[in-house]
Amino acid sequence: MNPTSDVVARLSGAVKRYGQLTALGGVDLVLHRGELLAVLGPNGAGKSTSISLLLGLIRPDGGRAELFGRDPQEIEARRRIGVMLQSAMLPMTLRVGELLRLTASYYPNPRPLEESAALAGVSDLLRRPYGKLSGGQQRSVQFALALCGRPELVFLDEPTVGMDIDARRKLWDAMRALVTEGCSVVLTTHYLEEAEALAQRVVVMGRGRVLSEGTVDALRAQVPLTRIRCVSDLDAATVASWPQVASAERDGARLRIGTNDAENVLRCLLYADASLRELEVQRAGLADVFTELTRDERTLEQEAA
Ligand SMILES: Nc1ncnc2c1ncn2[C@@H]1O[C@H](COP(=O)(O)OP(=O)(O)OP(=O)(O)O)[C@@H](O)[C@H]1O
Repeated sequence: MNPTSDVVARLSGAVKRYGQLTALGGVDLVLHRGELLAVLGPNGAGKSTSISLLLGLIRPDGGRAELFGRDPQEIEARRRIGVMLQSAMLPMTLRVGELLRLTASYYPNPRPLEESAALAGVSDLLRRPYGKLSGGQQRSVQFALALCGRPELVFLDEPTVGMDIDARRKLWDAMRALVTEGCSVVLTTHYLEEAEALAQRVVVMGRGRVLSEGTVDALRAQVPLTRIRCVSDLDAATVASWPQVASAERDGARLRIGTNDAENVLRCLLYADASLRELEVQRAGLADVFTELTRDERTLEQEAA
């Protein structure tokens, strides 16, 4: 579907070791023009290491990293990207407007300052010293810096950590605007609803490997689970023994049921308990898929601990 010329960044069999620890054990990852790729995974899965390889901040011990078909350390490739990492070392005394002007000056065709500020929702902060801003405001400024050079590809490593709901929504809208412009975005996040709301494609990593990848819908289809919640006196163990029920547990007055056959379980429930109420039915979200995909990884970690 996507011709090779559409590829803006690629890891091929990327290996990265730190002493005995294999941070990445042969990772393949492709990013196409104009797509938002969410990279998910538990702590230590290798998400930041993958991004650092694509940014040329570290070199692979095996395999290859490519940015626009070039070595990521080449300046021609780096001029085409914008970056927001987990920690930013920015001069605290500079005003936001000065920071934006300075950063934009490194790029051949930057956005006008007002446009960058408006996109990132920091127009009101331009005269404030960066060091005097709140944590969430600083993140918004870092986002403005990532997009001010009109990059073709933006790396956002957990961009919405510390942001309130309003700032987070604004950043989501800005990410969508970037993608509409044709910009590619690599987003790492622990907020699964963020990936669900924004990503065209999702990569789930665990212990330095890619566990799964695909569209949100394709990943959801791997866990064809529906969640049913209701207030009922039915015994959870009895419900759990019904053939179509994957799991059933009690949460106070509520029963929580997981099933691959919601229609039949609903019929049985309503037949078995005429006084059942507050019925909710919801198909599996990315969070359920993530839990399933990383279950083995977490079990291995617990065994090793
Ligand atoms: N410079 C380093 N030296 C030694 N080990 C490292 C270094 N950088 C990363 N690691 C290890 O490599 C593994 C992958 O780390 P990485 O930061 O890529 O994970 P992550 O998926 O980004 O995690 P998080 O969600 O916590 O940010 C971890 O076990 C980490 O401790």
